[in-house]
Parts: sequence; structure tokens; C-alpha cells
Amino acid sequence: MSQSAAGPTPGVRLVVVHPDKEVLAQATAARLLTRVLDVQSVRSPVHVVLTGGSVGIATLAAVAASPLVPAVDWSSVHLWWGDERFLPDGDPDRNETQAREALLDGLVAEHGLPEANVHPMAGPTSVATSEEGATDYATLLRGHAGEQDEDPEGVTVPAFDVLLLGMGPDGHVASLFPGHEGLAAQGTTTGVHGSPKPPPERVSLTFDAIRSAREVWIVAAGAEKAEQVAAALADGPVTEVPAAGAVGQARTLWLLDVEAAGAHA
Ligand SMILES: O=C(O)[C@H](O)[C@@H](O)[C@H](O)[C@H](O)COP(=O)(O)O
Repeated sequence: MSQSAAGPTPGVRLVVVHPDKEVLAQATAARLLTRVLDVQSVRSPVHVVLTGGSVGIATLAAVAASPLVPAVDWSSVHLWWGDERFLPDGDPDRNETQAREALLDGLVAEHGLPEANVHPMAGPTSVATSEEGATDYATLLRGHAGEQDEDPEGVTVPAFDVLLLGMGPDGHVASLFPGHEGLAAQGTTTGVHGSPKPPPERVSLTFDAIRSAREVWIVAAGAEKAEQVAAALADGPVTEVPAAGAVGQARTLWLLDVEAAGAHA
């Protein structure tokens, strides 16, 4: 493992490189559980934003298998999503469905996570359009924000303790794709149309919502990510490398395997 620190605004940036995808998922799970435990020792509730993608879901599966799961007070953990594919409830391609299977169902059944603390983005089962899903989610987020989180710019969300993001080979994070109109979305959430990656309809947090997080953790594995990882770490333009715009208030962690780290390792 190698580490290097740089200082982009607004928080510190840390790059951590692991030997392979499996170790990356295991280490990210351990890091996440430790972070939740640390945060719980000083404040409550804890807000974590989940991601889809193979590394994101493998991380949740690794959390589920950890002996540290009972150490967390899950009753005061709230789980959110950075984006969702606009698909019916229970669809296997929904990030929510995959996260529930990998981790959340077990936490609710056996470890005291209240179902009410699981906050999926609405899909066509309950709303007509992705805009409606986005608006509903912004309202839900606002409802869980504290007084100190009130933002005059209209991005009022809970202070996310950790916001996890996968990154696509094109550099997309959440459902914010290069060259796509969603990049310029204002407010907390946006409905996404014509996504270059199926399905075309999605709901996503905006950059402003992502950037409000205390910590943003970007997880990426595989040689096909190396070019965009390098571009993001070189602070490339957000319109071409959306991941470059995903920074946390206190810290931004780039959690990579050797292949994704490429020349940076
Ligand atoms: O909404 C989606 O289509 C995916 O969730 C996507 O955003 C994913 O997180 C990244 O592409 C990274 O995926 P991998 O970890 O599988 O490479």
C-alpha cells in the first residue's frame, strides 16, 4: 500500500492504493466501519451515502461479513444513496436492491438498523418521473438536516459523514456523466435523462450536495479506470472528468487498486 497526500480545496486529499479489487473492498469496509465507530463516539446520528457499482457492493458485502458489525450502534445510522437507476422497486439493477441484498436486509433483521433509517431514491413504482423522484429526495434530505445544515443556496442536506462514490471508466460519479447536462444541475438532486450508461433515466445528487459531505470516498478498481483516475488527480476539468469535482469538506479519499492507480501508484 502506498499513500500520498495533496491539498486541493476544500479538504485534504489522500490516495490509498491496494493490491487488488478484493483487498480494496475489504479495506474500504474496514475503513467505513472504523469511521462510523469513530463518528459515533462524538456525535449522532451518523449519515452515510452509499454507491452502486461492483466495488461499492463488494464493500457492503465485506461490511456484512465483518466481526465489527455488532460494534456499531446501527439504530443511529442513516443510509442514503448518491444516485439511483430509475427502475421499479426490487429491480435487480437498482443500487438499492443490490445494497439491501449485500448488507442492509441483514442489518435490519439482525443488528437493529431501523428500516426508517434506510433512504432509497424513489423509482417508477412510486413516482411518475425522475424529476419527481429527485424532488422527493431533496425534501427527504432537507427533513433530516439539522439547523446548522441550513444552506442559503438551497442545498440543505444532513452533514454526510462519509459519501461513497464508485467511478466509471468515463470518469462519471453518481449519475453525473462527462459532457452531460446533469453536471450543471442546481439544488440538491436532479433527474437525469439520456444517461450514456443504461438505464437512461436516473436520479442523482448534484455536485453541490456531494461537496457538502464531510468526507467523500471514491472507490475504483481496474486498468480501464486508470486514465480518468490520473486525470481527476491532476484536477482535470469537471466537464470531462466529473470525479475531479467530487471533493469532501474535510477529506477526499481516493481508494484504488493498483490497476486503477496506474501511473499514479
Ligand atoms: O449507476 C451506475 O450505473 C453505477 O452504479 C455506476 O455509477 C458505478 O458506480 C460505477 O460505474 C463504478 O462501477 P464499478 O465499481 O462496477 O466499476
